[in-house]
Amino acid sequence: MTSAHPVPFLRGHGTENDFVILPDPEGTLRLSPEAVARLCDRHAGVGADGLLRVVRSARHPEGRSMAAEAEWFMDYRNSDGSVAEMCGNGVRVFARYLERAGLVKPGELTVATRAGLRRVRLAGERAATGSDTSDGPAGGIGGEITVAMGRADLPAGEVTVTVGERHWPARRVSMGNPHAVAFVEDLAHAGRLLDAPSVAPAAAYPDGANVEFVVDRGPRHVAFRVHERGSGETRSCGTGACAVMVAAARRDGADPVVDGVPVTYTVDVLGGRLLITEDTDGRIEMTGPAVIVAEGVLDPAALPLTVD
Ligand SMILES: N[C@@H](CCC[C@H](N)C(=O)O)C(=O)O
Repeated sequence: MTSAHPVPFLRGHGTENDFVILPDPEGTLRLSPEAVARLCDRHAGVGADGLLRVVRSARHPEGRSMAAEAEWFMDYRNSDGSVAEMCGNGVRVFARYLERAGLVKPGELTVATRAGLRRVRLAGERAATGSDTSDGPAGGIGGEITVAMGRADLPAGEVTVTVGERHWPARRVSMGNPHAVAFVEDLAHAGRLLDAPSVAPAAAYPDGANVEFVVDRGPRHVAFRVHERGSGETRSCGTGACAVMVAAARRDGADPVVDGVPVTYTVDVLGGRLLITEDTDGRIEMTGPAVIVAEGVLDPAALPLTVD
């Protein structure tokens, strides 16, 4: 049945990777790909790179098995309505929403995602942390959030990324979702990225790929642009930043597991800055901002949603 009542929503972003947030604690909303695409439409909907449905793990078929460890499941969707395993910027914004709504206390929490459990640390105010990892004016509202992103998987073998007439070798990296990381000489070389870059062999990415174009900015400091599977070019990608960091570290001859020394990279995106650290167990942490910018209600006449 279509909801007769206005459905509450919020909007937020992490380094300008923006999201519609739909609180749905009991999991009563039925979100078709078409409904998600409409909500994320920047002309006819609310507009965002993706959608974060906030649902109790116990009330979601993919979250149920994690309910004992994590009360909340992040049901992430890309702006075309497709489902993705993980969203790094999204999980920070998701945690910020939970804190703001009083659903968790500031401090530490665990979020269930399709890629598994992710431990999140909500730091105090930016002034208290003394760190400044954002370039944006509103980037630090509420302080930085650190997420334990798990380990990267780097399958052997190079792939080739193509945009128009240009080709680059790229590194395959999985952060729970698939990435192809290409080092380029100039970020402008990737062009406008209106269409998805092609990646060959296609068999390396049976479910599609997020493609990152990376340049060096200085020692352990890189910048990248990204074309996201299911969302197009975005201003940031958290899982992409982790994939880029690991690919850059290996290229630079650093492997914390082998060397016994953790490594941190500063990773710039169009929408700000993320700090990514790999520890001596190969575990990756991402630190960056997350901001809620607005809240309101969906008009059921314009944006109808199906509810149970
Ligand atoms: N922007 C996200 C990644 C979102 C999912 C991605 N488009 C995919 O399909 O894998 C991030 O911050 O990680």
